Parts: sequence; structure tokens; C-alpha cells
Amino acid sequence: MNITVLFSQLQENILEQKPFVAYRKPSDSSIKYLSQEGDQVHYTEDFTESGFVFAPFNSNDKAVLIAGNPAAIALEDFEESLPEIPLPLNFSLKEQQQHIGIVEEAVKKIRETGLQKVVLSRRQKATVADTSPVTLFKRLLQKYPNAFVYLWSHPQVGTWLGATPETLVSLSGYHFETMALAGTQKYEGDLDVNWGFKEQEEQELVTQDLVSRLNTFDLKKIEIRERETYRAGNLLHLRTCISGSFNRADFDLSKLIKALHPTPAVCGLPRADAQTFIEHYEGYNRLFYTGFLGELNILKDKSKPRNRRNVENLAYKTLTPETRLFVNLRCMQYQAPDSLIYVGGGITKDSVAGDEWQETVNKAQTIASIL
Ligand SMILES: C=C(O[C@@H]1C=C(C(=O)O)C=C[C@H]1O)C(=O)O
Repeated sequence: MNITVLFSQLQENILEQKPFVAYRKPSDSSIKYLSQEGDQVHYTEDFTESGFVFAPFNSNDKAVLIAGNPAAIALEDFEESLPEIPLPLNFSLKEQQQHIGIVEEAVKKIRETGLQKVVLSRRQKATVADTSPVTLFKRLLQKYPNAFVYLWSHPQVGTWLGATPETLVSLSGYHFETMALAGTQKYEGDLDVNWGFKEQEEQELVTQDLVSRLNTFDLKKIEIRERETYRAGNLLHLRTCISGSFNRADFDLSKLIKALHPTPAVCGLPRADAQTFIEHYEGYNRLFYTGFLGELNILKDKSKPRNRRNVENLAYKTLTPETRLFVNLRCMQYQAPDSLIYVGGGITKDSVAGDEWQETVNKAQTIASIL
């Protein structure tokens, strides 16, 4: 299959309501594609299956799975120029007042109780008219080469697409990589920027929590890299990359996922208090926004290239299971003519409600700018 055939196939799947996912991992030169016969919803509870997982924010709700091994389609000759279509965003005064109200409530709660951080979000209507989700997906691919870009569709679940900068966890065998991504400012052409105390503190909380959660496992090693400024479209974030390896004896992927998700980058600290605050004040169901998604236990050939004599000896082939999960941010729940964009930000004791509103506006514009 080539890329043109793939895009027509995706279009056909949408029309025929066939479950599928198509995605491109950060900086990858191919699109991966996985579809499913029949429209039943398959779930995974223990994360032992192979396939693509699409999990909601609320850990009590089950993670959806499209099982199987994805096909890879080279992106090389994808240079289609897509028409500019305005994607109007209407920021209503009512939505603004509501968001500012809950941010102020959160700051008060943080100052008065043991709550340290809570991530508050909102939904933003975006008119897509009759633009197909496949066109939006193509745009995301072109605009965000370093993000995890996906289009997911299942008649019983919905159609979602996005371009996320955040890894929940990558695993190759027992080696892991994760990141603490938090703190946001607008990108104005310069990566060498200053960060305020609020952003530094909020990101540090995420790093510390991830490290302490990882340390509850039997680790062979852990490396915490230096904090850096990371660009995601027209936004900048603070990022600390963390990597290492588990001792295989006690390793359990479902335990790891439960330990990490939802991270303080999308929920808060302490986790249970932040969850309670979100459920009580946010006033809507996040569904798959700030959930996680990606490849689950896909077997990859990690054997080193061999000489011709033993290249066909499959007994030497070493297949390693790989898992690459991303946090579902900068995403859209596609519905025509009006789709929903989901955006949020971390609130700490030093948050200024008006700035937090503006951050959600900037994030919504990052997604809207694909058109
Ligand atoms: C919650 C979102 O983003 C998260 C919150 C951030 C922040 O508060 O600065 C930054 C990156 C993400 O971890 C979102 O984009 O909707």
C-alpha cells in the first residue's frame, strides 16, 4: 500500500464506519495503520495484548484496544498541498468566566489544604464544517513532524485526532523512557527563554512524582536528564527526560501504567485529591482527553544486521516487545459540523486565573492553526 491508497482507505473506513487507527510516531518516516473487522469494542484490562490502545482519563473506565500488528506505509512522497480553511474558534465570555471561576477556586483550595497542583481543562467548540477528519489528519502530519500524530475512529467510541508532544512511557524490553512535561509559554521565535517560578515549580512537582513512582519498582538504573525548553508547535514547555531499566523479575506493564497514569502533568498532586477536585468542578467528562494512547507490546526485530550466511536463520531472530504510549493532549473529538477541542493547564498556588484562561486559548489555537 502507498500513502495515497492509505488516505483513500481511511476515508472509506470513515464512511463505512470501520474501526481503525492511523498514526505517525515523533519524527518517523512512516505511518502505521491498524484496522478491525466488525464494530464491537474490545478492551484491555491487563495490557498483555498486542495492538493499539486508546485509554480514557478516568482509570475506572476501560481502555479500548484495536488488536494486531500495524502495517507501515512510507510517508516519503506525501507533499500534497492542502487548502487553507479557517477554523473559527469562539471564545465566549461565559466560558471565560466559568474557567476563571474554577481556577480561582483551585488556587484557594491549594492555599488552604494539602492539594499542591490540579490540572483544569475545558472543551472548546470548533467549526470544521464538512472538512473530513482525514484532511485534518494530513494537516497535522505536515504541521507537527515532531509530535505523535494520530487519527482514531470507532463507530462505538467516536473519532479523535491530535498531535501530542508528551510521552507517557516508552518501553523496549525492560528499558523505559518517560518525561515530565509541564509549564507553558507562547513560542515567539526564540528557544532561549526565561521561565517564571510558577512554571518551574509546577514542572518540578511532575518530575519528582514520576521519579518517586518509578522508584517503587525494582529498577536496574534510572537517569534523570537536565531540564530543557521544548517546543511544541507555537508553544514552549519545560521538559525533563527520564530513562532507565527495570529488573525483569518484578516487571508488570499494567502496574507501571497504573503507577504513572494520570501523571501530575494532566491531573495533579496528590493524585486522589486532584481527581476529586476535577470531578467536582470541571463540569464535563474528559473522555479520552488526557488519557493515553499508542502501541502496546508490538514485537520488533532488534537483532543486529548479520552476514548473508546466517541472515535466513530465523532461530537467531530476537523479537522484543515495544510499547509506546503518549498522553492524549492537543486533541479533537471530531464531529461535523462542530468538533470539540480539549485544552487545560496546571494550577498551583501562584496561578493567575486570567493567565490560565489565556493558556487554554493559546493551546486551542495551536490545534485550530492546522487549518
Ligand atoms: C493539559 C494540557 O497540557 C499539559 C499541561 C501543561 C501546563 O500546565 O503547562 C503543559 C503540558 C501538558 O503536560 C493540555 O495541553 O491540554
